[in-house]
Amino acid sequence: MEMSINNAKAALANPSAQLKVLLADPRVPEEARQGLEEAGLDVQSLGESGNGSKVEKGGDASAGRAESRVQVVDEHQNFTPKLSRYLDKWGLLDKGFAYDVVAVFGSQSTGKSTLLNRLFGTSFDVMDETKRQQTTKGIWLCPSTYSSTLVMDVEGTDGRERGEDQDFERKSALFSLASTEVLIVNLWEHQIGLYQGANMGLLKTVFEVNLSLFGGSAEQHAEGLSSSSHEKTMLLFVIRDHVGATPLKNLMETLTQDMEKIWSSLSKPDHLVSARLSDYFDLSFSALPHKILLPDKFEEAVVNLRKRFTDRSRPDYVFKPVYHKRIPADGVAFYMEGIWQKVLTNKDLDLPTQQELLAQFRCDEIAAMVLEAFQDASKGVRRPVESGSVLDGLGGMMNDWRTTALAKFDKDASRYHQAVYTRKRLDLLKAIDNALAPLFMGQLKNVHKRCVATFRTELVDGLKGEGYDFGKVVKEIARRVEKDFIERAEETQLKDTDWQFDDELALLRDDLKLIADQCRVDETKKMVNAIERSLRKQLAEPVEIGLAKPNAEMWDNLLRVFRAMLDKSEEVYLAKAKSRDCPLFGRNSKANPGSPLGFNCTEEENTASMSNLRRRAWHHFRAKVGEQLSDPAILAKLKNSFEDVFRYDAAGVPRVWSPGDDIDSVFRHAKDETLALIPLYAKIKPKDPSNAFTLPSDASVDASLDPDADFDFPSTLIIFSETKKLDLENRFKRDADAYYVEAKRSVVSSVAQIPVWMYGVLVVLGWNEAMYVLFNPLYLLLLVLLASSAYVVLQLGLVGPMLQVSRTVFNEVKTIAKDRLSEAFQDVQPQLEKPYTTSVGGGDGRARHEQDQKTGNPNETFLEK
Ligand SMILES: Nc1nc2c(ncn2[C@@H]2O[C@H](COP(=O)(O)OP(=O)(O)OP(=O)(O)O)[C@@H](O)[C@H]2O)c(=O)[nH]1
Repeated sequence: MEMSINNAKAALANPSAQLKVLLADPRVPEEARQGLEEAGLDVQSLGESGNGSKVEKGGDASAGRAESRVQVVDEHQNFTPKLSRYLDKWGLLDKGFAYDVVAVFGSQSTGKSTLLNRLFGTSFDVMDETKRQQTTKGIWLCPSTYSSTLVMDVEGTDGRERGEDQDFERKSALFSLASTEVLIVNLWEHQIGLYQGANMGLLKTVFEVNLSLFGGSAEQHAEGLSSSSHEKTMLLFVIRDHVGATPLKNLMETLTQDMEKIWSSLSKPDHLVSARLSDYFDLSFSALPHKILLPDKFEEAVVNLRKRFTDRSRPDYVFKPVYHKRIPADGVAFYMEGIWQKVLTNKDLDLPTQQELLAQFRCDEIAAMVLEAFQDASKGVRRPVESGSVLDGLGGMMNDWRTTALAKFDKDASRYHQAVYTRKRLDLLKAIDNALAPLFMGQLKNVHKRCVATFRTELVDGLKGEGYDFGKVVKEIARRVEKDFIERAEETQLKDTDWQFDDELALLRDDLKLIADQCRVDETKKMVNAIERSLRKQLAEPVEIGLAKPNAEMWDNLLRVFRAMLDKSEEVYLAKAKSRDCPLFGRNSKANPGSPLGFNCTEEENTASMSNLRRRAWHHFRAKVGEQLSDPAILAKLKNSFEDVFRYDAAGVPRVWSPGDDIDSVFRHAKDETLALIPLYAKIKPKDPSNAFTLPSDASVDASLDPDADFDFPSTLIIFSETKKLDLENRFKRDADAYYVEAKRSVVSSVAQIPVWMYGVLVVLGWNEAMYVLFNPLYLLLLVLLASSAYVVLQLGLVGPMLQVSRTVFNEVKTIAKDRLSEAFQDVQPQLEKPYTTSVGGGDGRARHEQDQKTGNPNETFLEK
């Protein structure tokens, strides 16, 4: 431990180059320097050598020196454009208000630069003793080595170089007062009490200038807006070569009296007549021993005086907040230049206006920079939003960009004129919100699109299968989709904005309703179709039965059944179509309060659907009737009806015609009764008119629901036209005639049957043969066998197969016999041909044969055949 301390001390005694550079940095805090001083390091000498400042004139003006100071205003009264760059280099730009400005005033060659160099470690040029001429020209600025202080060295007054020209003196006074907190008035002890020598003329100028700068206008004064109580400057009189014969206290009194005298001698504007010197200036005094005669004491006093500039804990610390000109460091360059331009053009220099101008300029600059960063950050999401994507967490991102931008603006701009800052902040906020609003709107649009698509898809899925409740499905999906939309919109909506999404939500609701309505129409159609199918099935049997038993009330019964089924179907439809109030659609609230949520159709839709249902039901009824009364069916029905009367008696027993029966009258009766059915079937006409069925007029039918809109109801009641009736009558009559003829034949055949005595003859003649078979065991056995086989065959139902087998065997035998016969004939043919060819007597048989073919010889033809 001991060793490390010793090593550290050795390092401090012989500091490295890096340490020197570090200590040359004006940003090194005072505490750190004090710590080093306490550790035995000569910080002052290090600082001076570190930043290249040389107290003495001459030597080479090193690059370090050149870099550590800047001539703000040159001898030709031009303002430097490099000030901002220098401030940046000195690390002061981001200091905000944490910096101070001190300037020195005094006659030429009175050791001002020397004093500043010793006090602040600056590197201002000092006079070359051998030449004794003006050194500082214009106004110079250099950072203090010991704190964040800008030190201003102003060209000395009373210089022989400017002679009687007091112009620059006034201008530099204006310039210095507008920006400094402490104005060091440098004067020799022996000058005190002398008007010219003590720079009293200069001080008068300072006071006058001060009044014009900070006195405010008469109006402001009247309104109590004068800034005199705030804009104060410290005048620090540094009495050089103080021998000590006259105590400092006395010198202070003399100087104070002189100041008061000068102040009262000023010709003040009316509203400032009563203004006191202390309203604008605090006076402070310090004395320094002779530098050449008492160098040690001089140095000691300088170190002491320096503490008044660096040690905030001291009661005589000079940089009191009240003196600060409230110009943020990053605005100093712009501000000083503005001041100097005003000074040059001899225009009224109104400091508050200057501060406001500066604030406007800087706030605009900061806002532009902040906006640029904001645009860069938000650039990445613009394209996806424009291309229709819904971005997760967009609201959070937008909020972050906005907060970051505002925080940056607040940090840099809040130091400027408050009214300007507040105004510019609002402008910035507006610009940011305007830039973000399209993202918000884009996101809403995309969410809307997505919600509509989701609603459509989920609705289609929800309506698949059986047993769903349309209203419930729609309501549930709509609720989910709307919730999603609202959540997204709220997430994207920024606080403290007037952004709303009510219109977009209403638009979404409209779109959902439109889709649901369309779906409802489709679903209603589906429901009507289902009811219609069921009705068609139910109708089939009653119509068949009803038409099979024709009677005078046939149509009444059929129409009553039809009516009852239709009413039931309509009930089913209405139970689903009407429903309680559905929140999505908000209508039909009175309908069926107890029923489950359904399609919630409108009255018009219900009327149209039911009319359509009735028409379709009728269509099916009529089609079924048509099918049951088609030509073959009606003829069969007529035939049955005729048979019922003609072939069966009143008790339903089949008739067996005997020669004595009155076939003709029964036939006539049956025919007339059957023919009477044709007009009954020909038209749907109930006996009781109250059972008649009618359909609504065509005008009330929705054509979109009914593709068969132009059908003519009365024509559907006609089943057989007059021609058709005649045709049916004729066709029936032919059938009936056939029955009549058949009946007549049956009488004849029953008359022509075998007489009974014939059976007696058969018994008598066949008695012996029968006995022979019965009493011959062989024949009897054969008979029994044949009878048993026949019984078994009959019992097993093998008669058919056996007949089939017999037939097949017979056919087979026949085919084989045929083949054998044709083969036999083929064998016989050569033998027959032989005598034929020889009979020609050695001639060419073949030629003969061909000739015979031509002449058509019958023998040949026979043979070939
Ligand atoms: N007697 C005396 N001479 C001093 C003192 N301080 C500086 N000098 C000398 O006074 C001369 C002028 O010093 P500068 O510091 O250049 O004076 P200045 O007021 O800055 O001069 P300009 O910049 O030309 O106005 C130099 O030769 C210094 O050595 C001092 O405290 N007492």
